[in-house]
Amino acid sequence: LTAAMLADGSWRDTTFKPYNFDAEGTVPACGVEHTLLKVRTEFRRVLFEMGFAEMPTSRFVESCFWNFDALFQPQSHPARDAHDTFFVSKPGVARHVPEDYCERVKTVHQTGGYGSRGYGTVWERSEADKLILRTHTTAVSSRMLYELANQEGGFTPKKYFSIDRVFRNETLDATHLAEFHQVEGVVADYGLGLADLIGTIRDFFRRIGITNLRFKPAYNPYTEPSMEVFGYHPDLKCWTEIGNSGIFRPEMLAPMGLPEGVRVIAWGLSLERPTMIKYRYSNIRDLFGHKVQV
Ligand SMILES: COC[C@@H]1[C@H](c2ccc(C#Cc3ccccc3)cc2)[C@@H]2CN(C(=O)Nc3ccc(OC4CC4)cc3)C[C@@H](O)[C@@H](O)CN12
Repeated sequence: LTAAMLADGSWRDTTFKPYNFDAEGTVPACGVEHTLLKVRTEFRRVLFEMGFAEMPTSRFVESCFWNFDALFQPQSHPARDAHDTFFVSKPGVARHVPEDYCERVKTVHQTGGYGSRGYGTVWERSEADKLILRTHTTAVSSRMLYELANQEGGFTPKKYFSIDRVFRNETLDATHLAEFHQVEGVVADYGLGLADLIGTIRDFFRRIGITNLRFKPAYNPYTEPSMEVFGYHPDLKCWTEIGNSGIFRPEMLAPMGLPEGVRVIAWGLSLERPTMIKYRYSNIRDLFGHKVQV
């Protein structure tokens, strides 16, 4: 069908083949994947190849219970203040937390158990029920580990990962926004130790181009031991911090109902930092908005 046929009316005597409504459309010759999402795609491929399953990360609004208390992060911890965390006013409180599990978390915070002395402070349910924008995807890991411990048929070993947005009430600067994408890997199995954590981290970073690693003791409220990970970055040609890691504490795992002997190792990094290095962004704001170079 052409403009000429429409003009001279010859379309009336022409037989056209029927429309094929099942035919695929032609790929539009415009638009490209955002650089951040290119790196996310690469990291997802690597983690799938390593046998990790992706966690559901669409819940941006989270209760302090899953984001902090379930991780044995004390209610007095500064990260739980409004200057570090975004609090949600409506709805005011979390809808559902498993009551029996909540009681075990309260006990381990107040008086310990499982070989721990706890924090010896009063644990307030009202604090745990507050709603925030999740500060790390470890909030998703805590939910998934609780489900793994209480699934039909009992615990089975599992490898999970998450890559999604997290929110922190940060001072904005050239390398920090109030949100970033956290990448987190978690392995739950019997008898895991530091060697398994180091080996898994080495395997992951080798697959994304960093083979020369150093591990430095660190501290996280929810992991013991904890390690900062440094890598000799082939593009930067220098040592740079490439992530953090640790073994989740018994005070976090035991109240969930995970069987004796189950250990959970985990590590995390961001998406923005490797993307900025790979695509030579000097300012994190150039990663977003209309000036994105792709
Ligand atoms: C508030 O800042 C948090 C963020 C982000 C981060 C830090 C820790 C975790 C974690 C964790 C964790 C620990 C224990 C158990 C579970 C999760 C996750 C993200 C990066 C972590 N960092 C980071 O990504 N650095 C990085 C990663 C990769 C890279 O190149 C790729 C290999 C090719 C280059 C750099 C280190 C720094 O950038 C750091 O200054 C910024 N960190």
